[in-house]
Amino acid sequence: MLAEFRAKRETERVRVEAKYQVLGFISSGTYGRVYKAKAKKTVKSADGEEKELVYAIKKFKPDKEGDIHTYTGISQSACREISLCRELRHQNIVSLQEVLLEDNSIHMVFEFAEHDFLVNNQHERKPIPEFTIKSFLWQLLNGVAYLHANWVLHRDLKPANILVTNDGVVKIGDLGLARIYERPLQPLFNGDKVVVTIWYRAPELLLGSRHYTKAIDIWAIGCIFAELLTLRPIFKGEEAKMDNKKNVPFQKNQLTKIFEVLGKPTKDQWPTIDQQPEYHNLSGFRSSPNRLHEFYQTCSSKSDAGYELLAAMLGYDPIMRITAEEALHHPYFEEEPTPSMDSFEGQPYQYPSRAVKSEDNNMRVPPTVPSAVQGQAGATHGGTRGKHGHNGKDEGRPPKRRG
Ligand SMILES: Nc1ncnc2c1ncn2[C@@H]1O[C@H](COP(=O)(O)OP(=O)(O)OP(=O)(O)O)[C@@H](O)[C@H]1O
Repeated sequence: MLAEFRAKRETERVRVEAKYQVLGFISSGTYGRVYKAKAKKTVKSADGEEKELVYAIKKFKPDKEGDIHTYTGISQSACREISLCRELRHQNIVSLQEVLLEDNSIHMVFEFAEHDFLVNNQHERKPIPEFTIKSFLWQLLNGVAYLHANWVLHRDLKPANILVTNDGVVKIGDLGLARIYERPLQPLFNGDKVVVTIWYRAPELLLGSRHYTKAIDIWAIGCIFAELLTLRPIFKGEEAKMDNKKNVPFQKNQLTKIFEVLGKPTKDQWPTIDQQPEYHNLSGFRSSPNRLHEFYQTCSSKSDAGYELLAAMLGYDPIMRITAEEALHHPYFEEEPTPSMDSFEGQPYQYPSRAVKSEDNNMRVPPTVPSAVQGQAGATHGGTRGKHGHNGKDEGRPPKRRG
């Protein structure tokens, strides 16, 4: 009886490939693989033309036991991402079209975004126009202000997770680590070792803070802003790995990279620094001056207001760090060129498009090229804005966060 019922449900269920034609493979992430696909049904645009709708389908990995795939439920990350994506609606948050279950795998169907902020691995490090950077930053802050107003922390903001559509609209993606928090602040550390890719990790987390706040997302945005201005990660440290006893290591190298630019933090800058669990480890560092201004001279922007905003986002004390809402009203955004919802508007600059491996268009078969080099091979479905895909060099991507 149950078998019959199951078989009936199986035939009633919409098959992914009945609705979507996979155009190619985009990327493997921690939780699964992402494909570019188009809906088999076209829609009519206002002027009566047939329009194709393009999507990104994220196929979550099924749980694995040895070589046998077993279905033991939906992973916590998939659950979080689905529930948050369904409730959050904002122009700067990637929108979820639908969720399909097939072959014991969740398939999340998102609107497709042709670009992302991952620009540090471009061949030609051609500066991005200030108008585009400012529009990117404003829209990113706009999306994060919405998340924060709804008591959601993103917790994994990094260039690869910030998507941009062909129309220059920023879409914050990968809400798999996002988490709703409440007042009073809950410790978000226990059982949740995974917290923000190291290059974008805030100093309070590096110093062992267990309570974390919206300020962590703002630090990451500061790092991303600096990266857009120089096309290089500002604090490119190496993550110390956990030992066999699962002791959380002190992230000395990452803090060294931060102190080289911002100087060793003082009690004046961060009055409660001595309450950080790893504070004692700071005695091993010599005091050093703040060189952010010198760093800013090497950036593509010459705006003083831009420097002030960057400094406010990279403030050591999380309590004093600027909020997303305050940052949106910063004088930098009132100065010419003012930001727009189309970050590419009137720009001759060809922003790089993401690479899509069109020969890997079977979602049931893993792609042929390891994920580290995936961007180098295959045809690119370039948009009208960009002709070249990311070169996919591993150097531009930070080490993967721990799952
Ligand atoms: N809507 C989209 N449109 C186009 N590409 C997308 C979209 N969503 C995700 N991607 C691409 O797929 C990659 C992986 O997606 P995502 O970050 O959601 O997965 P993940 O498993 O959490 O990956 P990671 O471990 O790298 O964070 C992204 O970095 C991006 O390049």
